[in-house]
Amino acid sequence: MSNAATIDIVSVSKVYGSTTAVESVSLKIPAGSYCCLLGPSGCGKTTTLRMIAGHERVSAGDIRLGSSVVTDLPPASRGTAMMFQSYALFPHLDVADNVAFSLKMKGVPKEERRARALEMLKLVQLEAYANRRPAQLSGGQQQRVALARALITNPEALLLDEPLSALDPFLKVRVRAELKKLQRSLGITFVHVTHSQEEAMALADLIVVMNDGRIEQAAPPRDIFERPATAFVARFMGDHNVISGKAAGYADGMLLLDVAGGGTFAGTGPAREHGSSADIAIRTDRVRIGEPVQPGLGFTGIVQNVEYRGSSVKLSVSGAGISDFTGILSDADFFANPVKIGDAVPLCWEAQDTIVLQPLDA
Ligand SMILES: Nc1ncnc2c1ncn2[C@@H]1O[C@H](COP(=O)(O)OP(=O)(O)OP(=O)(O)O)[C@@H](O)[C@H]1O
Repeated sequence: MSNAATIDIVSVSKVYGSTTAVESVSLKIPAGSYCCLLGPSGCGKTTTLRMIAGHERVSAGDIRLGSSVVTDLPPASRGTAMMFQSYALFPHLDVADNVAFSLKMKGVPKEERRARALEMLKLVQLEAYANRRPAQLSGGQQQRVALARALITNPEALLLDEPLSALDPFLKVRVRAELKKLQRSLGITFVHVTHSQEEAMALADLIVVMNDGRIEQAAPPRDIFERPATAFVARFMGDHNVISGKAAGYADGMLLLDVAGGGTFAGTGPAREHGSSADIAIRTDRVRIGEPVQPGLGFTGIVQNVEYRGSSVKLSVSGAGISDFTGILSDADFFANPVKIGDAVPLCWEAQDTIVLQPLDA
C-alpha cells in the first residue's frame, strides 16, 4: 500500500457569501510527504483540507492528485481518505464493522470485509479490540480505529483534520510519534491540519503556514524556524522577536531600522527604500545578557518579567522603543548571572540571528 500521490493545488479559492475563506492558494505537496497546514482559527486550513477531500467544492481553481484532475470528483472517487476531528465512529457498530464500513458501501462481501478490517486493526495494534463498541475504547484507541477506517480504502493521500486535538497532552505526544511512524511505513501522502506549531514542527516534512485565507510560507520546518518569511510567521511560530520600524540605511548586507522613539537595529537581508516600513526578526534563543552591546545588535533594557522553565529561563525586557522583547536563556547562562524584575540589563545577539522580513504586500 504505497501508491502515494502528489497533491497539486492550483489557484484555489473558496468564497462563502461575503467571506473569502481561501484566496487563490497554490501549493504542491510532494508524493509521500507529511504536510501540516498550520495557522490560527479561521485562517482557512480546514476549508483547504475539505476541498482536497471533495467535501467542499472549490469556488475557483483546480486540484490534482497525481496525474488526475479531481476538482469535480466526489470524495470516494478521488483516492483520498479523510479522518475527522471527532472520529465520527458509529456507536452501534463494533470496531471491525466501523473499520469495514466503506467496503460495505462498495458491496465487498462480508468475509473479505472482516478480513481486511482485521488487517487494518493489526496495523494500528487494535486487533484484540475488533468486537468492542467505540464507547468501550479510550480516546487514543478510538482515534486509531478512525485511522484504520480511513486507511482501509488504500488511499493515495490521507487527510487528517486536527487528529490529535481530543487527546490529553501525554497521549498527544505518543500518538503523534505513532502517526509519523505509520506515515513512513505506508509511504503515502499525509495532510494534517493543526493550530499547534509544536505538532507541525514534530511531524511535517512541509509546513504550510496560513493566515487570512492565504499561504504566508510553505517550507520544511527548519526553514520556517530559521528563515521565517513574514512578520506573521515569525510571530506565530513564537521563536522570534519582531521589531518594526523605518529603513534608515544599509551596510555590509545589513538593513538598519530606526524604531520610533527608540534605538536602531540591524537585520540580515535585502535593502529597503529609505524611510519605508520594515520588520526584522531576532531569534529569542540566541539572546545573551551581560556582554558589551555592538551597535544595532543589542540594547540595554529593563527586566519586566522572569519565567523559570526548567532547562531555560524566559526574560521579558523593555527598552529602546520596544515594549516586550523576549530572551530565552539556558538555565546555566541565567544562573551564572541572574537578574530580577526592574534590573537594567544589556542584551546582545549576533548578526546571523537576525533576518529582514518580507514586506506585507510582497
Ligand atoms: N460553511 C461555511 N459557511 C460560511 N463561512 C464559513 C463556512 N466554513 C468556514 N467558513 C469561514 O471561512 C473561514 C475559514 O474557516 P476554516 O474552518 O477553514 O478555518 P480554520 O483555519 O480551519 O479554523 P479552525 O482552526 O477554527 O477550524 C472562517 O472565517 C469561517 O468562518
